[in-house]
Amino acid sequence: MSTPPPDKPSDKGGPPRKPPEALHRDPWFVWLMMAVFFSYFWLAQGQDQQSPLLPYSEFIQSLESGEIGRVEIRGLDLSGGYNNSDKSVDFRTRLPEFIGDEFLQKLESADVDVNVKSSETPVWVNLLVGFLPWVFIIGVFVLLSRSVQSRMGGMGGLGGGLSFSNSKARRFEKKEGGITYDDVAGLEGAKQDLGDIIEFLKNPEKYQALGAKIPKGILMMGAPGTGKTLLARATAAEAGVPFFSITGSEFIELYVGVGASRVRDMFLTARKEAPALIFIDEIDSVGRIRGTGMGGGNDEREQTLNQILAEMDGFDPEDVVVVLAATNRPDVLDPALLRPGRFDRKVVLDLPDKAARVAIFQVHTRKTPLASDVDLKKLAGMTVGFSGADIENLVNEASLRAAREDRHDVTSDDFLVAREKVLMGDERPNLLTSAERERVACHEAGHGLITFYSEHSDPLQKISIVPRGRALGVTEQLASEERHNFDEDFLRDRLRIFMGGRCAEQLLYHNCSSGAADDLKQATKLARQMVVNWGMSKDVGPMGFAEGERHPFLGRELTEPRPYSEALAEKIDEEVKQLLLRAEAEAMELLDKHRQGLDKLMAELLEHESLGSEEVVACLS
Ligand SMILES: Nc1ncnc2c1ncn2[C@@H]1O[C@H](COP(=O)(O)OP(=O)(O)OP(=O)(O)O)[C@@H](O)[C@H]1O
Ligand SMILES: [Zn+2]
Repeated sequence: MSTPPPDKPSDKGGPPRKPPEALHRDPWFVWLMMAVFFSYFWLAQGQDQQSPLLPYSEFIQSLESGEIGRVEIRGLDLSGGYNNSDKSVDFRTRLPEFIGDEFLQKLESADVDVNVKSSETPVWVNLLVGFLPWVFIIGVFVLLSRSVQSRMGGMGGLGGGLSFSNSKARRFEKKEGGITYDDVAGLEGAKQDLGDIIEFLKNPEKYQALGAKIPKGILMMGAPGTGKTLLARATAAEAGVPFFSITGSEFIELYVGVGASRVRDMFLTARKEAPALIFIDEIDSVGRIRGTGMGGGNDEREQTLNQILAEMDGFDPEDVVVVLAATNRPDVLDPALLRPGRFDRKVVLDLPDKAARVAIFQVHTRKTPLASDVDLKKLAGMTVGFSGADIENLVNEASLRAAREDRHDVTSDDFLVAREKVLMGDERPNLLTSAERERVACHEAGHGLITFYSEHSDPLQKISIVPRGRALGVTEQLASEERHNFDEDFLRDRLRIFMGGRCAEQLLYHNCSSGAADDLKQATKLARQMVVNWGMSKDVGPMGFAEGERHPFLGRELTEPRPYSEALAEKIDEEVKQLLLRAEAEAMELLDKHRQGLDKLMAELLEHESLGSEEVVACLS
């Protein structure tokens, strides 16, 4: 039962698994081992192969001319200890013994099966057949040990030079129909900032002739899903240079030293292929402040970071290689990374504003057949706080819904349903008992009625008692533009709306339920900000502290130890409480005054489950 939507889901997925390192690195070696394996079988089989049975006369002839090496005689009781007829007899060494008339007669009269090898298997074949399994076993051993070695540093493997395939970086070439700046919507400022880099990569001589120094490293900072990776790829494509991409966490492996060697490899290859662009995603996973324990005192991580720094310092002015790095935690980065000559240029990717959201919708609906009732501007107005990735996800959800219902275009309704799904999760229609459902209706009607009568708040958009995700019901307001500044009237209205649900329950049931937990949490937080950050309490006065302040684009709180006295702390707590009590009293008064409206709204909700703004207006006026 919350008024503002909960956190949006993110679309992060892990990197796909890669084949084992050594196989990656030594394809020729693997082929060789396979060749050994198959030739062994071929030879072994050839050795076993026997020539067809010979007619007796030919047998004798071959015997006399010495062509026959081994003869297998089955079914013949040979005197002289050779009655085990399944054994083959070496006629060359035992010839005098057997070649006598007696034997030949026996052979002639008996019903024998003479299996003849027309000549002895060459010695080298015998040797090879004995030897090949060992070659194979040793080969597998070498392969395994190289795999471990390469993970332990990649250097010093058997005959292995530094090769780029040792690194995990992926390479993307510019290709027709690939990503360009047209696919990156909004982010105009960021695109402009990168314009220089594109020019430089395209035409390095121009800059070098003028002795102009182009930044080697650019740090892209922005919340998840704001298009950092997208922008990096598009930049490489626009410049028409090879793009080497690696994720910070991929540098770090089990064995110390691997990360550093990967960094070395990647820079080496990029320099060879210069002009080139290197992209290091999630650089915070290697680039955290060193020696603070923030990264768990990880030696491997620090070595990797040091290697990155060393590589960037070692750039020749002739090296036309630019390193783009992305992070959504710039606050944890080691200051050494940000020093001049390293990532000294910063590009901030903000969450998109309304115009940018319209543009992102346009990019992602290029191939979507839209019904005539779809208004992308209106959708952009309803997606305040969405990132580019969220919008992409929303468009996809809407298309999926249309496909499920076998329609050929995507309607406005698909988008609205998809939006709720992206914001709050799937509907859970049979979650509540009927008593719970009534209580939720009462609670949401309370939020709705207060919103309706609050002139300073954003207009009511929708009330629903269909449980979704974690929310049992929802009262939505519509702010089509993001607010960057909040006045006191707006904030007080907001506190009152938070209280509305709980107060309605108190009015109708004379007690409250656990359903208001989230409302109370949010209201308390807001009231505290009003007192601590914004000087909105007379008693505390015009003082502001960093407590509870959010990072400008990360939405993360910047906390610091309390910079005020114990006495002031108590006063702040008291003031926060007073603000909340006042909001509660006002909400109660308003609900009491419009008690009939509340009952009506609740009944309507129970009947229709969800009401749009017009229906609420019709019900209450
Ligand atoms: N400005 C934008 N224009 C068009 N599409 C966008 C934009 N921003 C994000 N997207 C879409 O969202 C997807 C995810 O974005 P991307 O991976 O670049 O974000 P990111 O900032 O790198 O996220 P993360 O920090 O999670 O790695 C992109 O593939 C793209 O389709
Ligand atoms: Zn509520």
